[in-house]
Amino acid sequence: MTSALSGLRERARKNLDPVHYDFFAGGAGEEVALAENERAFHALALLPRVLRGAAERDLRVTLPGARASLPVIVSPTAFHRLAHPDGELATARAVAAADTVLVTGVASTIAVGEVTAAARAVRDEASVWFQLYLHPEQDVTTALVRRAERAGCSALVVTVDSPVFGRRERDRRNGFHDLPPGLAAENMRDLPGAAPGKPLDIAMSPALSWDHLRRLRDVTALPVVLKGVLHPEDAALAVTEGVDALLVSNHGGRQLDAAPATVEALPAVVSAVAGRVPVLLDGGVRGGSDVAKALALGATAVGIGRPVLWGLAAEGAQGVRQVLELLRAEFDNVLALCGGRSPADLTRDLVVARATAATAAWGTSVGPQAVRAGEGSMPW
Ligand SMILES: Cc1cc2nc3c(=O)[nH]c(=O)nc-3n(C[C@H](O)[C@H](O)[C@H](O)COP(=O)(O)O)c2cc1C
Ligand SMILES: CCCCC(=O)C(=O)O
Repeated sequence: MTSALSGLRERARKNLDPVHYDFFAGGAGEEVALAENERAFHALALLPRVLRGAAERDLRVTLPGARASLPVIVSPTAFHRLAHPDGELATARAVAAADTVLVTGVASTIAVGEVTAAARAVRDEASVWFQLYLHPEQDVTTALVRRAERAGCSALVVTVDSPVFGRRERDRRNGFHDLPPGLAAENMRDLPGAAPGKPLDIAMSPALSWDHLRRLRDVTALPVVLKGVLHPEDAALAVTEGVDALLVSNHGGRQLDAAPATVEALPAVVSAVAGRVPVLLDGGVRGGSDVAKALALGATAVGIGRPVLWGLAAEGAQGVRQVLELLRAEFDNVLALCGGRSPADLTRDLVVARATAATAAWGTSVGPQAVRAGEGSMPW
């Protein structure tokens, strides 16, 4: 993590109630997956190409229901008003100003219609996607989808890595179970089964199956992005089921602590999908070279979770904007250093396992860990 980003995180830590800081920063279990997401990026090196004439660079990418000015979007994170009084409104303004996609979540402390309005006030064609969990009762899911459609969201992000809630030790230790008075999951109000004036609980259900996803697709024409896929067989199934994109994610290490680092799971998913739909990734992206590595391994774009929360808690909308502009500048710099003009120039042969980077550059093979440049074979 560069000092600019860790500086924002430290300022966020100072501004936040320590219990809320822990909620944002923490992961499940022993926080192995949380740490692995970042470690795995460091374990990869980029093998740059030279003299490729990359004076003019274009960072834009096309995604379902959206275009983004850089291949970095904002992943859904819960309860932004714990980070800043303006909450998701501040986030929406900053993300729209940076001209990328905001994935606003069902666990938002501002209703989705107000979030999209704040984004559109900054940029007419701002792209906002809506993240939801499938509820076992179809009428609740349908009501949430209608809310997102009315708000003008251009895709649905369905999170499927949460059949049950991860065991978050920090939250247990801190006794953090409820939002403070005055804050609520605003999108959960006035749903079928909700008591008047009281939001419904966000359900996480181990009973969900592909049938529930089919039922969702029956009630909406919005593109569907499936979030939290790690197994290549699930990726292949999802494509067969007609999803419009996949987001490789381990929920920022907050669900299955034994899950692999996302950048390590990415190549097999990309291979299973075989170019049929875009593949996105989130988890541990902290700098421009992480973005470049994920793209070289086949991601169309990456999402960031915690860095946005650090920017928001440090400085509100300004801080979120700073995080996105930092990533834009860093990614552009890395792209140029790799001799690339656009994200498409980042190909798989540019990524090598760090321990063997020198071996790869020499084109020699010494043992099972060797990766030869150009062959695209990965050591995992
Ligand atoms: C505080 C926090 C809340 C989150 N809430 C949600 C959520 O409501 N829905 C969801 O699909 N993912 C949620 N996530 C996961 C993020 O969408 C994303 O997968 C993860 O944060 C990416 O990893 P990173 O934080 O290392 O960038 C949350 C993550 C954090 C840190
Ligand atoms: C019920 C809110 C879910 C938030 C979430 O997904 C997370 O904290 O990781």
